[in-house]
Amino acid sequence: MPIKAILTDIEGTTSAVSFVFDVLFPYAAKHLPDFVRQHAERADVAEQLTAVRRDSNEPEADVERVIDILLGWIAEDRKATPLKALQGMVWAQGYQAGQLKGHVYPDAVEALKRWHQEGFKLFVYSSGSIQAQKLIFGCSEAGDLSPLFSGYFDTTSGPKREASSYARITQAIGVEPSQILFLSDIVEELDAARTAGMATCGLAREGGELAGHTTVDSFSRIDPSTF
Ligand SMILES: CSCCC(=O)C(=O)COP(=O)(O)O
Ligand SMILES: [Mg+2]
Repeated sequence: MPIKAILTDIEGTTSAVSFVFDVLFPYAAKHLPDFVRQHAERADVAEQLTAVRRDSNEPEADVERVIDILLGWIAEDRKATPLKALQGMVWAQGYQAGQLKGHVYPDAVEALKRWHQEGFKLFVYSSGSIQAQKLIFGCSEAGDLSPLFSGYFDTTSGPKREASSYARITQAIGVEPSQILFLSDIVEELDAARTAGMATCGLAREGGELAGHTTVDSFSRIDPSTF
């Protein structure tokens, strides 16, 4: 069955790993402590602090201890949902202040625009929170790319290396899994998407192969009609 929807990862796929590791994560590490101290009582922040205490098995942790846990998770690139939610809130301030601009590879911008025009439905699935996803595309160096997307999925749909997450996303998109093309730079994510029945294409921007999957080094080499 022909591809109707394209689901894309962000880090390493539409956007440079270096933007996430050298710009976004350091920005969060610098600004998250004061953000948490200032907004610990705000309902959406308090909900995430409670989740950090639960996930770290430290139910009695005070705000300073929770901040330490979060900084540790940033350092080890933990894809923990409460960390990702809080990072999204901190980055929002950076984008609003004009201190951050989302990096999206020019070939990805061009292909996403073309696929949107050709009628493909475009979706994002990233470990970054939905708020963070909307910001990277909405406040990108190439302008506001958010009108191109029909929906966003984060780890509230499940971890990216588990097939059940892709089955959940397929239900939400509302087409057959074989009509969805998933793009990622991580072979375990591609394997999980394939197990759920999706078509897959690996992005290896420095060259090389993602074992068992069609692999390209640029969005310009992806033709959805060939999957
Ligand atoms: C949404 S931009 C921030 C990216 C991020 O926090 C992250 O963990 C990247 O994960 P991905 O699933 O896009 O590789
Ligand atoms: Mg990735």
